[in-house]
Amino acid sequence: MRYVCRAEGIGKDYGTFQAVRELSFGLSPGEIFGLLGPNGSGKSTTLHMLTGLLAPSRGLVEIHGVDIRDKESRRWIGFAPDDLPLPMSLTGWEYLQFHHRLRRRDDQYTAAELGDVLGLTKALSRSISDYSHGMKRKLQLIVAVMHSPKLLVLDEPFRGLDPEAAAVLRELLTVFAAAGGSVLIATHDMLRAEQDCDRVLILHQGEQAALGSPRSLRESFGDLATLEDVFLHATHLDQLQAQRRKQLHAALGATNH
Ligand SMILES: Nc1ncnc2c1ncn2[C@@H]1O[C@H](COP(=O)(O)OP(=O)(O)OP(=O)(O)O)[C@@H](O)[C@H]1O
Repeated sequence: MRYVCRAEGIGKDYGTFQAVRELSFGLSPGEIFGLLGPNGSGKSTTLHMLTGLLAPSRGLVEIHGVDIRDKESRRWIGFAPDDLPLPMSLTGWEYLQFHHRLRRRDDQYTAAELGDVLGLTKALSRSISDYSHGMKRKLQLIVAVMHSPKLLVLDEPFRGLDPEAAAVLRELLTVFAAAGGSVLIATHDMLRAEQDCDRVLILHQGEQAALGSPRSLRESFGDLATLEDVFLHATHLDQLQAQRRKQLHAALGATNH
């Protein structure tokens, strides 16, 4: 089967530090895939390798069968990063126009439809400098999806969205995947990952700590109740939590008496 996105033994070194060691996985058409991990575990580094923004130190990435080093692969990718600075002097529409020109495509119709669905239509004619955090996220989402990519890569997509916008985003992801696209989401939101993702990869210090469907992982880690429990166990944070709880009891208990 042809994967929409395939990573084979990818890793990244920053100097002598191995930020990501050796990851191999593939995203099937229609799959929503979560990339989870504590702060500094290598999620952003992995996303940047998969989207061609960062060259891996080793291994291979293919998008829709095309090597990521071939710029042709980029047209299959839509990426909404967590922290991309937006040009504050442009209106939303001007920013979208900029991307139409960059891609040599005219996706105005899709952009307008998405703007409508996300409740951003009025704001698109206003300067981005007036946008709230959530409005900026919505604009980034339109840019990521309007050219009909095969792979949608989203870094913390639900952060800063109100409940209505979050529900629209979930619907968008479902429709995108049902049409045969693959979605890769990096997130700290365990509940969303458990509910929305077909499979998740949990990173710990740049290595794969677990890979599978939330349900299969709960079972394989000893019938744990939630994906968050699996996450804490796979990344050894449960031991740390127990130790911290003891320290807090010792510290606060001692001052309270
Ligand atoms: N440009 C860089 N130079 C050196 N080290 C880096 C660089 N970028 C990231 N790192 C290190 O690589 C490791 C992985 O970082 P990365 O940003 O990929 O983690 P993350 O899982 O996305 O973290 P977070 O959840 O905090 O966003 C960290 O130890 C980080 O300090």
